[in-house]
Amino acid sequence: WPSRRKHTPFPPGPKPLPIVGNILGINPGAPWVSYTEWGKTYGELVYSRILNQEIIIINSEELARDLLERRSSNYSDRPEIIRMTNDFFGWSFNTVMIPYSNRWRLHRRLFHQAFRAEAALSYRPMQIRKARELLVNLLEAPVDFPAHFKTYSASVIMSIVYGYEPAPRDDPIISIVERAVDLAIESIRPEVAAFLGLFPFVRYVPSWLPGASFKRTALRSQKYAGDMVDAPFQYVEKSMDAGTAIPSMVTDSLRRVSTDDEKYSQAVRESSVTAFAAGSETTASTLLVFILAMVLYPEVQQRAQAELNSVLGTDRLPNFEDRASLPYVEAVYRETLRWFPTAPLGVPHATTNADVYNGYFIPQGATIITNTWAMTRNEAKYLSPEDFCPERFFTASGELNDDTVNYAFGAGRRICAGRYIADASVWSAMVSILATFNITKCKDEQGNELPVNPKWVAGVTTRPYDFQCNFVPRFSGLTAEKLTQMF
Ligand code: HEM
Repeated sequence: WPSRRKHTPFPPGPKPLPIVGNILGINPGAPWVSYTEWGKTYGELVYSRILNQEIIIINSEELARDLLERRSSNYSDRPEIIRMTNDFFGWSFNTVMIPYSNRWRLHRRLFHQAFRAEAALSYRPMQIRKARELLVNLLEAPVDFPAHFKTYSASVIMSIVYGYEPAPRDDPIISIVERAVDLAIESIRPEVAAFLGLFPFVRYVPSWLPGASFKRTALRSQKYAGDMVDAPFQYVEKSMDAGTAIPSMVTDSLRRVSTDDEKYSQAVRESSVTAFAAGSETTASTLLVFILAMVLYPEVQQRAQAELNSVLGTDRLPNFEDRASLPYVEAVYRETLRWFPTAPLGVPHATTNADVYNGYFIPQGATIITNTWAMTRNEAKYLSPEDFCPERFFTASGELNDDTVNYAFGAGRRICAGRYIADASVWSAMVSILATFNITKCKDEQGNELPVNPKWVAGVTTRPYDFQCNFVPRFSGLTAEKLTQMF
Protein backbone atom coordinates (compact mmCIF):
# COMPACT_ATOMS: atom_id res chain seq x y z
CA TRP A 1 0.00 0.00 0.00
CA PRO A 2 2.54 2.67 0.91
CA SER A 3 3.85 2.73 -2.68
CA ARG A 4 0.28 3.44 -3.84
CA ARG A 5 0.45 6.67 -1.83
CA LYS A 6 2.49 8.27 -4.63
CA HIS A 7 -0.49 8.07 -6.95
CA THR A 8 -3.31 8.07 -4.47
CA PRO A 9 -4.21 11.36 -2.81
CA PHE A 10 -5.28 11.78 0.79
CA PRO A 11 -8.95 12.75 1.18
CA PRO A 12 -9.47 16.52 0.86
CA GLY A 13 -8.98 18.67 3.94
CA PRO A 14 -7.70 22.00 5.30
CA LYS A 15 -4.11 22.87 4.49
CA PRO A 16 -1.91 22.00 7.49
CA LEU A 17 0.66 24.42 8.90
CA PRO A 18 4.19 23.13 9.46
CA ILE A 19 4.58 21.17 12.75
CA VAL A 20 1.21 22.05 14.35
CA GLY A 21 -0.84 20.89 11.37
CA ASN A 22 -4.50 21.94 11.59
CA ILE A 23 -4.68 22.42 15.32
CA LEU A 24 -5.28 26.17 15.12
CA GLY A 25 -8.38 25.67 12.99
CA ILE A 26 -10.13 23.67 15.68
CA ASN A 27 -12.47 25.22 18.22
CA PRO A 28 -11.19 23.66 21.47
CA GLY A 29 -14.60 24.11 23.16
CA ALA A 30 -16.49 22.31 20.40
CA PRO A 31 -14.16 20.50 17.96
CA TRP A 32 -17.19 18.67 16.52
CA VAL A 33 -18.46 21.99 15.14
CA SER A 34 -15.12 22.71 13.42
CA TYR A 35 -15.05 19.22 11.90
CA THR A 36 -18.63 19.66 10.68
CA GLU A 37 -17.66 22.97 9.02
CA TRP A 38 -14.74 21.22 7.34
CA GLY A 39 -17.22 18.59 6.13
CA LYS A 40 -19.27 21.33 4.43
CA THR A 41 -16.15 22.61 2.66
CA TYR A 42 -14.27 19.39 1.85
CA GLY A 43 -16.90 16.66 1.81
CA GLU A 44 -17.91 13.74 4.01
CA LEU A 45 -14.39 12.26 4.21
CA VAL A 46 -11.79 14.76 5.48
CA TYR A 47 -8.06 14.40 6.05
CA SER A 48 -6.27 16.55 8.61
CA ARG A 49 -3.15 16.50 10.69
CA ILE A 50 -2.83 17.51 14.33
CA LEU A 51 0.80 17.75 15.42
CA ASN A 52 2.15 14.41 14.21
CA GLN A 53 -1.21 12.58 14.12
CA GLU A 54 -2.98 11.78 10.87
CA ILE A 55 -6.70 12.15 11.30
CA ILE A 56 -9.51 11.02 9.04
CA ILE A 57 -12.94 12.44 9.81
CA ILE A 58 -16.11 10.61 8.81
CA ASN A 59 -18.96 13.08 8.43
CA SER A 60 -21.87 10.89 7.28
CA GLU A 61 -23.79 7.81 8.40
CA GLU A 62 -23.38 6.15 5.00
CA LEU A 63 -19.61 6.52 5.10
CA ALA A 64 -19.46 5.26 8.72
CA ARG A 65 -21.30 2.13 7.57
CA ASP A 66 -18.95 1.69 4.59
CA LEU A 67 -15.75 1.96 6.59
CA LEU A 68 -16.52 0.98 10.19
CA GLU A 69 -19.00 -1.80 9.37
CA ARG A 70 -18.27 -3.12 5.87
CA ARG A 71 -14.49 -2.90 6.41
CA SER A 72 -14.64 -3.50 10.15
CA SER A 73 -11.65 -5.81 10.33
CA ASN A 74 -9.45 -2.85 9.38
CA TYR A 75 -11.23 -0.04 11.29
CA SER A 76 -11.65 -1.43 14.80
CA ASP A 77 -8.41 -0.54 16.54
CA ARG A 78 -7.93 2.48 18.84
CA PRO A 79 -5.27 5.17 18.27
CA GLU A 80 -1.94 4.30 19.85
CA ILE A 81 -1.52 7.78 21.31
CA ILE A 82 -4.81 7.66 23.23
CA ARG A 83 -4.10 4.17 24.48
CA MET A 84 -0.71 5.31 25.67
CA THR A 85 -2.25 8.23 27.53
CA ASN A 86 -4.82 5.95 29.16
CA ASP A 87 -2.12 3.59 30.30
CA PHE A 88 -0.07 6.47 31.68
CA PHE A 89 -2.99 7.52 33.88
CA GLY A 90 -3.60 3.95 35.09
CA TRP A 91 -6.55 3.23 32.81
CA SER A 92 -5.08 0.31 30.88
CA PHE A 93 -8.02 -1.83 32.11
CA ASN A 94 -10.42 0.26 30.02
CA THR A 95 -12.17 -1.91 27.39
CA VAL A 96 -13.02 1.25 25.46
CA MET A 97 -9.35 1.89 24.65
CA ILE A 98 -7.68 -1.51 24.50
CA PRO A 99 -6.25 -2.53 21.12
CA TYR A 100 -8.19 -4.68 18.70
CA SER A 101 -6.86 -7.99 19.99
CA ASN A 102 -7.75 -11.25 21.73
CA ARG A 103 -7.84 -9.40 25.02
CA TRP A 104 -10.45 -7.01 23.62
CA ARG A 105 -12.45 -9.98 22.22
CA LEU A 106 -12.57 -11.57 25.67
CA HIS A 107 -13.81 -8.29 27.18
CA ARG A 108 -16.49 -7.98 24.50
CA ARG A 109 -17.59 -11.57 25.15
CA LEU A 110 -18.07 -10.78 28.82
CA PHE A 111 -20.04 -7.65 27.92
CA HIS A 112 -22.14 -9.61 25.47
CA GLN A 113 -23.19 -12.10 28.14
CA ALA A 114 -24.49 -9.40 30.46
CA PHE A 115 -25.47 -6.55 28.13
CA ARG A 116 -26.84 -8.09 24.92
CA ALA A 117 -30.40 -7.27 23.85
CA GLU A 118 -32.09 -10.36 25.38
CA ALA A 119 -30.16 -10.11 28.66
CA ALA A 120 -31.08 -6.42 28.85
CA LEU A 121 -34.79 -7.31 29.02
CA SER A 122 -34.30 -8.97 32.39
CA TYR A 123 -33.06 -5.74 34.00
CA ARG A 124 -36.12 -3.70 33.08
CA PRO A 125 -38.06 -4.18 36.33
CA MET A 126 -34.97 -3.05 38.26
CA GLN A 127 -34.59 0.00 35.97
CA ILE A 128 -38.22 0.98 36.51
CA ARG A 129 -37.82 0.56 40.28
CA LYS A 130 -34.74 2.78 40.28
CA ALA A 131 -36.44 5.35 38.04
CA ARG A 132 -39.15 5.59 40.71
CA GLU A 133 -36.58 6.05 43.44
CA LEU A 134 -35.24 8.85 41.25
CA LEU A 135 -38.70 10.47 41.32
CA VAL A 136 -38.67 10.46 45.12
CA ASN A 137 -35.22 12.10 45.12
CA LEU A 138 -36.45 14.74 42.64
CA LEU A 139 -39.50 15.42 44.78
CA GLU A 140 -37.49 15.77 47.98
CA ALA A 141 -34.47 17.71 46.65
CA PRO A 142 -35.26 19.00 43.16
CA VAL A 143 -32.31 21.41 42.96
CA ASP A 144 -29.92 18.47 43.14
CA PHE A 145 -31.27 16.91 39.95
CA PRO A 146 -27.83 16.48 38.26
CA ALA A 147 -26.62 14.50 41.30
CA HIS A 148 -29.78 12.37 41.28
CA PHE A 149 -29.19 11.46 37.63
CA LYS A 150 -25.65 10.36 38.48
CA THR A 151 -26.90 8.25 41.37
CA TYR A 152 -29.59 6.69 39.21
CA SER A 153 -27.27 5.84 36.31
CA ALA A 154 -24.55 4.53 38.60
CA SER A 155 -26.91 2.45 40.63
CA VAL A 156 -28.44 0.71 37.56
CA ILE A 157 -24.98 -0.34 36.38
CA MET A 158 -23.72 -1.32 39.84
CA SER A 159 -26.74 -3.56 40.19
CA ILE A 160 -26.17 -5.32 36.83
CA VAL A 161 -22.42 -5.61 37.16
CA TYR A 162 -21.85 -6.28 40.86
CA GLY A 163 -25.30 -6.94 42.32
CA TYR A 164 -24.52 -3.97 44.56
CA GLU A 165 -27.13 -1.52 45.86
CA PRO A 166 -25.39 1.79 46.53
CA ALA A 167 -26.60 4.11 49.29
CA PRO A 168 -28.49 7.14 47.88
CA ARG A 169 -25.74 9.48 49.12
CA ASP A 170 -22.02 9.17 50.00
CA ASP A 171 -21.79 5.51 49.12
CA PRO A 172 -18.22 4.33 49.87
CA ILE A 173 -17.75 2.34 46.64
CA ILE A 174 -19.36 4.99 44.42
CA SER A 175 -17.06 7.60 46.01
CA ILE A 176 -13.97 5.55 45.13
CA VAL A 177 -15.18 5.17 41.58
CA GLU A 178 -16.21 8.79 41.14
CA ARG A 179 -12.88 10.01 42.48
CA ALA A 180 -11.06 8.01 39.80
CA VAL A 181 -13.46 8.94 36.99
CA ASP A 182 -13.41 12.66 37.85
CA LEU A 183 -9.62 12.81 37.88
CA ALA A 184 -9.40 10.88 34.61
CA ILE A 185 -11.88 13.17 32.85
CA GLU A 186 -9.84 16.13 34.02
CA SER A 187 -6.50 14.59 32.98
CA ILE A 188 -6.98 12.40 29.91
CA ARG A 189 -7.54 15.18 27.40
CA PRO A 190 -6.72 15.27 23.69
CA GLU A 191 -4.05 17.95 24.17
CA VAL A 192 -2.37 15.85 26.88
CA ALA A 193 -2.46 12.87 24.51
CA ALA A 194 -0.98 14.99 21.72
CA PHE A 195 1.78 16.19 24.04
CA LEU A 196 2.65 12.67 25.18
CA GLY A 197 2.54 11.53 21.55
CA LEU A 198 5.10 14.15 20.56
CA PHE A 199 7.30 13.73 23.63
CA PRO A 200 6.76 10.14 24.82
CA PHE A 201 9.90 10.27 26.99
CA VAL A 202 8.20 12.69 29.42
CA ARG A 203 6.34 9.68 30.80
CA TYR A 204 9.60 8.60 32.37
CA VAL A 205 10.72 11.83 34.02
CA PRO A 206 10.88 11.55 37.81
CA SER A 207 7.82 12.96 39.54
CA TRP A 208 9.89 15.16 41.88
CA LEU A 209 11.31 17.24 39.00
CA PRO A 210 10.01 20.81 38.97
CA GLY A 211 7.34 21.11 36.26
CA ALA A 212 6.52 17.40 36.40
CA SER A 213 3.16 18.03 38.05
CA PHE A 214 1.38 16.02 35.37
CA LYS A 215 3.53 13.06 36.37
CA ARG A 216 2.34 13.46 39.97
CA THR A 217 -1.24 13.66 38.73
CA ALA A 218 -0.65 10.49 36.74
CA LEU A 219 0.63 8.67 39.82
CA ARG A 220 -2.42 9.78 41.77
CA SER A 221 -4.66 8.70 38.92
CA GLN A 222 -2.96 5.28 38.77
CA LYS A 223 -3.63 4.80 42.47
CA TYR A 224 -7.28 5.90 42.22
CA ALA A 225 -7.85 3.72 39.14
CA GLY A 226 -6.38 0.68 40.92
CA ASP A 227 -8.71 1.24 43.89
CA MET A 228 -11.65 1.61 41.50
CA VAL A 229 -10.91 -1.71 39.81
CA ASP A 230 -10.45 -3.56 43.10
CA ALA A 231 -13.02 -2.17 45.57
CA PRO A 232 -16.29 -3.31 43.94
CA PHE A 233 -14.74 -6.59 42.82
CA GLN A 234 -13.61 -7.39 46.35
CA TYR A 235 -17.13 -6.66 47.56
CA VAL A 236 -18.46 -9.37 45.20
CA GLU A 237 -15.72 -11.85 46.14
CA LYS A 238 -16.53 -11.37 49.81
CA SER A 239 -20.26 -11.79 49.30
CA MET A 240 -19.66 -14.90 47.17
CA ASP A 241 -17.57 -16.38 49.98
CA ALA A 242 -20.30 -15.51 52.48
CA GLY A 243 -22.97 -17.00 50.19
CA THR A 244 -24.85 -13.67 50.08
CA ALA A 245 -23.91 -12.54 46.54
CA ILE A 246 -26.76 -11.37 44.32
CA PRO A 247 -26.44 -12.73 40.73
CA SER A 248 -24.57 -10.23 38.56
CA MET A 249 -22.24 -9.97 35.59
CA VAL A 250 -19.27 -10.68 37.88
CA THR A 251 -20.77 -13.67 39.74
CA ASP A 252 -22.04 -15.21 36.46
CA SER A 253 -18.70 -14.74 34.72
CA LEU A 254 -16.71 -16.11 37.62
CA ARG A 255 -18.98 -19.13 38.01
CA ARG A 256 -18.70 -19.92 34.31
CA VAL A 257 -14.93 -20.41 34.35
CA SER A 258 -12.54 -21.50 37.07
CA THR A 259 -11.18 -18.50 38.96
CA ASP A 260 -7.67 -19.98 38.68
CA ASP A 261 -7.56 -18.64 35.16
CA GLU A 262 -5.86 -15.38 36.07
CA LYS A 263 -6.20 -13.85 32.59
CA TYR A 264 -9.91 -14.51 32.63
CA SER A 265 -10.59 -13.21 36.11
CA GLN A 266 -8.53 -10.12 35.30
CA ALA A 267 -10.73 -9.56 32.23
CA VAL A 268 -13.85 -9.90 34.42
CA ARG A 269 -12.44 -7.37 36.87
CA GLU A 270 -11.54 -4.95 34.05
CA SER A 271 -14.66 -5.19 31.91
CA SER A 272 -16.96 -4.86 34.91
CA VAL A 273 -15.34 -1.64 36.08
CA THR A 274 -15.29 -0.34 32.50
CA ALA A 275 -19.06 -0.79 32.35
CA PHE A 276 -19.35 1.58 35.25
CA ALA A 277 -16.87 4.14 33.92
CA ALA A 278 -18.27 4.10 30.37
CA GLY A 279 -21.93 3.95 31.26
CA SER A 280 -22.76 6.16 34.21
CA GLU A 281 -21.54 9.57 33.05
CA THR A 282 -22.95 9.15 29.52
CA THR A 283 -26.38 8.07 30.75
CA ALA A 284 -26.62 10.86 33.35
CA SER A 285 -25.50 13.45 30.77
CA THR A 286 -28.16 12.29 28.30
CA LEU A 287 -30.79 12.83 31.01
CA LEU A 288 -29.50 16.38 31.55
CA VAL A 289 -29.90 17.03 27.81
CA PHE A 290 -33.48 15.76 28.05
CA ILE A 291 -34.30 18.08 30.98
CA LEU A 292 -32.76 21.03 29.18
CA ALA A 293 -34.90 20.31 26.10
CA MET A 294 -38.04 20.12 28.24
CA VAL A 295 -37.23 23.48 29.84
CA LEU A 296 -36.62 25.13 26.48
CA TYR A 297 -39.49 23.45 24.57
CA PRO A 298 -42.54 23.41 26.91
CA GLU A 299 -44.91 22.62 24.03
CA VAL A 300 -43.04 19.35 23.38
CA GLN A 301 -43.31 18.50 27.07
CA GLN A 302 -47.06 19.16 27.06
CA ARG A 303 -47.60 17.01 24.00
CA ALA A 304 -45.68 14.11 25.56
CA GLN A 305 -47.67 14.47 28.79
CA ALA A 306 -50.97 14.55 26.89
CA GLU A 307 -49.98 11.25 25.27
CA LEU A 308 -49.07 9.81 28.67
CA ASN A 309 -52.40 10.92 30.17
CA SER A 310 -54.33 9.29 27.36
CA VAL A 311 -52.53 5.97 27.84
CA LEU A 312 -52.14 5.86 31.64
CA GLY A 313 -54.86 8.05 33.05
CA THR A 314 -53.61 9.83 36.15
CA ASP A 315 -53.39 7.09 38.74
CA ARG A 316 -50.46 4.96 37.68
CA LEU A 317 -46.86 5.35 36.55
CA PRO A 318 -45.61 4.08 33.17
CA ASN A 319 -43.60 0.91 32.65
CA PHE A 320 -42.02 -0.89 29.68
CA GLU A 321 -45.30 -2.53 28.61
CA ASP A 322 -46.51 0.99 27.75
CA ARG A 323 -43.56 1.82 25.51
CA ALA A 324 -45.16 0.75 22.21
CA SER A 325 -48.26 2.85 22.98
CA LEU A 326 -46.21 6.01 23.51
CA PRO A 327 -44.83 6.95 20.07
CA TYR A 328 -44.46 10.64 20.85
CA VAL A 329 -42.43 9.89 23.99
CA GLU A 330 -40.33 7.58 21.79
CA ALA A 331 -39.73 10.45 19.39
CA VAL A 332 -38.70 12.69 22.32
CA TYR A 333 -36.19 10.00 23.33
CA ARG A 334 -34.73 9.82 19.81
CA GLU A 335 -34.62 13.59 19.51
CA THR A 336 -32.73 13.78 22.82
CA LEU A 337 -30.02 11.50 21.39
CA ARG A 338 -29.92 13.54 18.16
CA TRP A 339 -30.27 17.12 19.39
CA PHE A 340 -27.16 17.04 21.53
CA PRO A 341 -25.30 13.72 21.46
CA THR A 342 -23.22 13.32 24.63
CA ALA A 343 -20.37 11.73 22.65
CA PRO A 344 -20.40 14.15 19.69
CA LEU A 345 -17.24 12.65 18.19
CA GLY A 346 -17.88 9.09 19.33
CA VAL A 347 -14.67 7.41 20.44
CA PRO A 348 -11.83 7.47 17.88
CA HIS A 349 -11.10 4.28 15.96
CA ALA A 350 -7.79 3.55 14.18
CA THR A 351 -6.82 1.64 11.05
CA THR A 352 -4.83 -1.59 11.34
CA ASN A 353 -3.58 -1.36 7.72
CA ALA A 354 -3.48 1.31 5.05
CA ASP A 355 -6.55 1.40 2.82
CA VAL A 356 -7.91 3.09 -0.29
CA TYR A 357 -11.49 4.31 -0.32
CA ASN A 358 -13.14 5.93 -3.34
CA GLY A 359 -9.69 6.72 -4.75
CA TYR A 360 -8.39 8.25 -1.49
CA PHE A 361 -5.51 6.93 0.60
CA ILE A 362 -6.12 6.19 4.30
CA PRO A 363 -2.84 5.57 6.12
CA GLN A 364 -2.08 2.73 8.52
CA GLY A 365 -2.55 3.73 12.17
CA ALA A 366 -4.60 6.83 11.23
CA THR A 367 -7.05 8.12 13.83
CA ILE A 368 -10.58 7.69 12.50
CA ILE A 369 -13.06 10.13 13.99
CA THR A 370 -16.76 9.37 13.66
CA ASN A 371 -18.31 12.81 13.64
CA THR A 372 -21.69 12.00 15.16
CA TRP A 373 -22.39 15.71 15.42
CA ALA A 374 -22.24 16.10 11.62
CA MET A 375 -24.72 13.21 11.27
CA THR A 376 -27.14 14.93 13.66
CA ARG A 377 -26.81 18.17 11.65
CA ASN A 378 -27.45 16.54 8.25
CA GLU A 379 -29.89 19.06 6.77
CA ALA A 380 -30.95 16.67 4.00
CA LYS A 381 -32.37 14.45 6.73
CA TYR A 382 -33.16 16.85 9.57
CA LEU A 383 -34.83 20.15 8.75
CA SER A 384 -33.69 22.99 11.08
CA PRO A 385 -31.38 20.62 12.95
CA GLU A 386 -30.75 23.04 15.85
CA ASP A 387 -34.42 22.84 16.87
CA PHE A 388 -35.66 20.17 19.28
CA CYS A 389 -38.45 18.71 17.18
CA PRO A 390 -39.64 15.13 17.91
CA GLU A 391 -42.15 15.46 15.04
CA ARG A 392 -39.26 14.82 12.62
CA PHE A 393 -39.39 11.11 13.54
CA PHE A 394 -42.88 10.59 12.12
CA THR A 395 -43.77 9.67 8.55
CA ALA A 396 -46.39 11.63 6.61
CA SER A 397 -48.97 9.04 7.67
CA GLY A 398 -48.17 9.60 11.35
CA GLU A 399 -46.15 6.43 12.01
CA LEU A 400 -42.74 6.48 13.71
CA ASN A 401 -40.07 6.28 11.01
CA ASP A 402 -37.14 3.85 11.18
CA ASP A 403 -34.47 6.36 12.26
CA THR A 404 -33.60 5.25 15.81
CA VAL A 405 -30.48 7.49 15.95
CA ASN A 406 -28.46 4.38 16.68
CA TYR A 407 -25.35 6.13 15.32
CA ALA A 408 -25.16 8.02 18.66
CA PHE A 409 -23.71 4.75 20.01
CA GLY A 410 -20.95 4.48 17.37
CA ALA A 411 -20.62 1.86 14.67
CA GLY A 412 -18.90 -1.37 13.67
CA ARG A 413 -17.32 -3.91 16.01
CA ARG A 414 -16.63 -1.27 18.66
CA ILE A 415 -20.20 -0.04 18.85
CA CYS A 416 -21.25 0.79 22.43
CA ALA A 417 -21.43 -2.46 24.38
CA GLY A 418 -24.04 -1.06 26.77
CA ARG A 419 -26.48 0.48 24.29
CA TYR A 420 -29.50 -1.64 25.23
CA ILE A 421 -29.07 -0.83 28.90
CA ALA A 422 -28.48 2.83 28.11
CA ASP A 423 -31.63 2.95 26.00
CA ALA A 424 -33.74 1.42 28.78
CA SER A 425 -32.20 3.57 31.53
CA VAL A 426 -32.75 6.82 29.65
CA TRP A 427 -36.27 5.87 28.55
CA SER A 428 -37.47 4.73 31.97
CA ALA A 429 -36.17 7.86 33.71
CA MET A 430 -37.55 10.18 31.02
CA VAL A 431 -41.02 8.70 30.93
CA SER A 432 -41.29 8.51 34.72
CA ILE A 433 -40.30 12.17 35.07
CA LEU A 434 -42.73 13.30 32.36
CA ALA A 435 -45.56 11.43 34.08
CA THR A 436 -44.84 13.01 37.46
CA PHE A 437 -43.46 16.52 37.02
CA ASN A 438 -43.81 19.64 34.95
CA ILE A 439 -40.28 20.85 34.28
CA THR A 440 -40.29 24.63 34.19
CA LYS A 441 -37.97 27.61 34.16
CA CYS A 442 -37.24 29.26 37.51
CA LYS A 443 -38.74 32.71 38.18
CA ASP A 444 -37.32 35.86 39.76
CA GLU A 445 -39.02 37.75 42.64
CA GLN A 446 -41.28 39.62 40.20
CA GLY A 447 -42.45 36.33 38.71
CA ASN A 448 -40.51 36.72 35.44
CA GLU A 449 -39.05 33.54 34.00
CA LEU A 450 -35.27 33.37 34.24
CA PRO A 451 -33.72 32.66 30.85
CA VAL A 452 -31.76 29.42 30.36
CA ASN A 453 -28.77 29.81 28.03
CA PRO A 454 -27.15 26.43 27.69
CA LYS A 455 -23.38 26.11 27.65
CA TRP A 456 -21.66 22.82 27.01
CA VAL A 457 -18.76 21.14 28.75
CA ALA A 458 -15.87 20.45 26.34
CA GLY A 459 -14.39 16.95 26.34
CA VAL A 460 -14.66 13.49 24.85
CA THR A 461 -18.14 13.35 26.30
CA THR A 462 -20.12 16.51 26.88
CA ARG A 463 -23.17 17.72 28.78
CA PRO A 464 -24.81 21.04 29.54
CA TYR A 465 -23.21 22.97 32.40
CA ASP A 466 -25.49 23.04 35.42
CA PHE A 467 -28.64 25.10 34.87
CA GLN A 468 -31.63 25.79 37.05
CA CYS A 469 -35.18 24.54 36.64
CA ASN A 470 -38.19 23.52 38.72
CA PHE A 471 -39.75 20.09 39.04
CA VAL A 472 -43.38 20.87 39.83
CA PRO A 473 -45.50 17.80 40.74
CA ARG A 474 -48.34 17.27 38.25
CA PHE A 475 -50.65 15.96 40.98
CA SER A 476 -51.62 18.30 43.79
CA GLY A 477 -50.45 17.34 47.26
CA LEU A 478 -47.91 14.81 45.98
CA THR A 479 -45.73 13.52 48.82
CA ALA A 480 -43.01 10.87 48.83
CA GLU A 481 -45.46 8.57 50.59
CA LYS A 482 -48.20 9.06 47.98
CA LEU A 483 -45.66 8.65 45.20
CA THR A 484 -44.43 5.39 46.68
CA GLN A 485 -48.02 4.11 46.77
CA MET A 486 -48.18 4.58 42.99
CA PHE A 487 -45.11 2.33 42.43
C1 HEM B 1 -26.62 7.21 26.68
C2 HEM B 1 -25.60 6.52 27.09
C3 HEM B 1 -24.43 6.08 26.24
C4 HEM B 1 -23.91 6.62 25.09
C5 HEM B 1 -24.41 7.85 24.33
C6 HEM B 1 -22.77 5.81 24.71
C7 HEM B 1 -22.01 6.03 23.58
C8 HEM B 1 -20.90 5.27 23.22
C9 HEM B 1 -20.08 5.51 22.06
C10 HEM B 1 -20.30 6.61 21.03
C11 HEM B 1 -19.09 4.58 22.06
C12 HEM B 1 -17.96 4.44 21.04
C13 HEM B 1 -18.37 3.47 19.94
C14 HEM B 1 -17.36 3.35 18.83
O1 HEM B 1 -16.16 3.28 19.10
O2 HEM B 1 -17.76 3.37 17.65
C15 HEM B 1 -19.28 3.76 23.23
C16 HEM B 1 -18.45 2.70 23.57
C17 HEM B 1 -18.64 1.92 24.68
N1 HEM B 1 -19.69 1.99 25.58
FE1 HEM B 1 -21.21 3.31 25.54
N2 HEM B 1 -22.62 4.81 25.62
C18 HEM B 1 -23.60 4.92 26.56
C19 HEM B 1 -23.83 4.09 27.65
C20 HEM B 1 -23.09 2.97 27.94
C21 HEM B 1 -23.39 2.04 29.01
C22 HEM B 1 -24.59 2.12 29.95
C23 HEM B 1 -22.40 1.13 29.03
C24 HEM B 1 -22.32 -0.02 30.01
C25 HEM B 1 -21.99 -1.17 29.77
C26 HEM B 1 -21.47 1.45 27.94
C27 HEM B 1 -20.33 0.74 27.62
C28 HEM B 1 -19.50 1.01 26.53
C29 HEM B 1 -18.29 0.26 26.22
C30 HEM B 1 -17.71 -0.89 27.02
C31 HEM B 1 -17.75 0.83 25.06
C32 HEM B 1 -16.46 0.43 24.35
C33 HEM B 1 -16.71 -0.58 23.26
C34 HEM B 1 -15.41 -1.05 22.59
O3 HEM B 1 -14.46 -0.29 22.51
O4 HEM B 1 -15.41 -2.19 22.11
N3 HEM B 1 -21.94 2.58 27.31
N4 HEM B 1 -20.40 4.17 23.92
